Parts: sequence; structure tokens; C-alpha cells
Amino acid sequence: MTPAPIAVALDAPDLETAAQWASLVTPHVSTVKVGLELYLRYGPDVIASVRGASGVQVFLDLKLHDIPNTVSGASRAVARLRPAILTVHATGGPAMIRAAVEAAADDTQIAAVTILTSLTEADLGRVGLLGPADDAVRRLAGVAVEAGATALVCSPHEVSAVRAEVGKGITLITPGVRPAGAATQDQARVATPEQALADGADLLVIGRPITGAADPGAAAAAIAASLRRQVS
Ligand SMILES: O=c1ccn([C@@H]2O[C@H](COP(=O)(O)O)[C@@H](O)[C@H]2O)c(=O)[nH]1
Repeated sequence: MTPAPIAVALDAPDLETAAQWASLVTPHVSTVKVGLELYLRYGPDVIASVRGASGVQVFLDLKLHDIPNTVSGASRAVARLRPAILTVHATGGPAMIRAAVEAAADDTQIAAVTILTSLTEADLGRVGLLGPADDAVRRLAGVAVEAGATALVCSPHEVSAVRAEVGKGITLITPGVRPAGAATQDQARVATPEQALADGADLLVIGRPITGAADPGAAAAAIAASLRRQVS
């Protein structure tokens, strides 16, 4: 069976737990995601540990955000790990995004994070991004794609607007995904996996609804089966 287009966020406090989650979910999902918590604690070795024997795609979610020269060096530093996806913040601007793209391995997609899915429109207003989240997300998406990013991170709420803005060739990645009835926790702009996929997302990032379940493998399998039913 083809694994579902889900990246499981391995936000674990230790490497053993992350590797165990990865081995439980990899029969069902295409990708596992390593974020700041694991990478800052364990460094590059974490990638081999979660990739394991299955060779699952690894998404390295470091959300780089600095001057172009520094981001270029960081992108080059992780190139040997060959992540399938590496994130940068789109608000770092076009030169920074281009620097990440140019320094990345050929088989790594640079994904630009538009507006974090934890932010409400009220939060955006407070940091000076007045108006609907859609507007800022679409603007940042356009800048990032022009600078060479081939993937974008946005919430499921904006995915159809972003698709209309950037067309088919760009990979749209959506965190802020919650199965019906699940707690939203610190996520603000959320939708169900089925809705996110229907609206045009290519890869759904799902963490705690899977890793916080009594059986993460079964939780991943259930969401994957529901997505499969939707496309069949
Ligand atoms: O806008 C963003 C960008 C990245 N994330 C990351 O996705 C996961 C979501 O985990 P859940 O447990 O499903 O909430 C997490 O690793 C974030 O760092 C995001 O949520 N929003």
C-alpha cells in the first residue's frame, strides 16, 4: 500500500522515543519530521536514527531565519544529511531564501514557512501584519517561490488560495491538522486531514494527534485509511 502523504512530527523529548514513533508510523506515512527539539538536543545523528532501516523521507524542520550568508552556511551544513525537505521562514526575504536553495543538496526541497499555524489574525495584527491571514500568506508564498523555494508551509485555511497563487508545481505542506473532535492545543488555524487534502495540500504535518495516542501506529494507520478512502 502506498504510504499516505503525512509527515509525522517527531517532537519527542528523547531519541529512543522518536525512533520508536518513527518505526511505528513508517508503514503508513510517507515522511517523518525532525524539528528543533530533537535536532538541538541530538544534532545530525538524529536523522539516521529516525530514518532507520525503512529509509523513510526525513523532513528537517529547522525554520532557518537569519542573514543570507548565515542561512547559506546552515543549509550547506545540513546538506550531507540529505533531508527531503528543509524549512526556512519566508519572512527572511528573497535573498535569504535563495541562499538556502543554492546551498542545499540537489534532492532537498526548500520549504518556506509563510505564517505559523499557531497565530490568529489578532496575533498577526499585533505584529504588524494587519488584514486577513490569507493576504500575508499569499504574499509571502509569491516571494518565496520567486526566490526558488519549491515547497511552502501554510495552514489548511490558506491552502486553496496559495495553490491559486503559485500553481501546481509547488509542494504545499500544511501543519495545523486535527482529526475531527481532536484538541487543537496551541494550533489556531486548523482543519481535518480530509479537508486539508481536499483543499489541495500535498503533505499533511500531524504530530500530537498521532504521537500522543496510546498506539501511534494505529492512529497513523486510521488517518491514512481515511485519506485513502477519500481519494478512491
Ligand atoms: O506553521 C507551522 C510550521 C510548523 N509547524 C510544526 O508542525 C508540527 C505540528 O505538530 P502538532 O503536534 O500536530 O501540532 C510541529 O512540529 C510544529 O513545529 C507548525 O505546527 N506550524
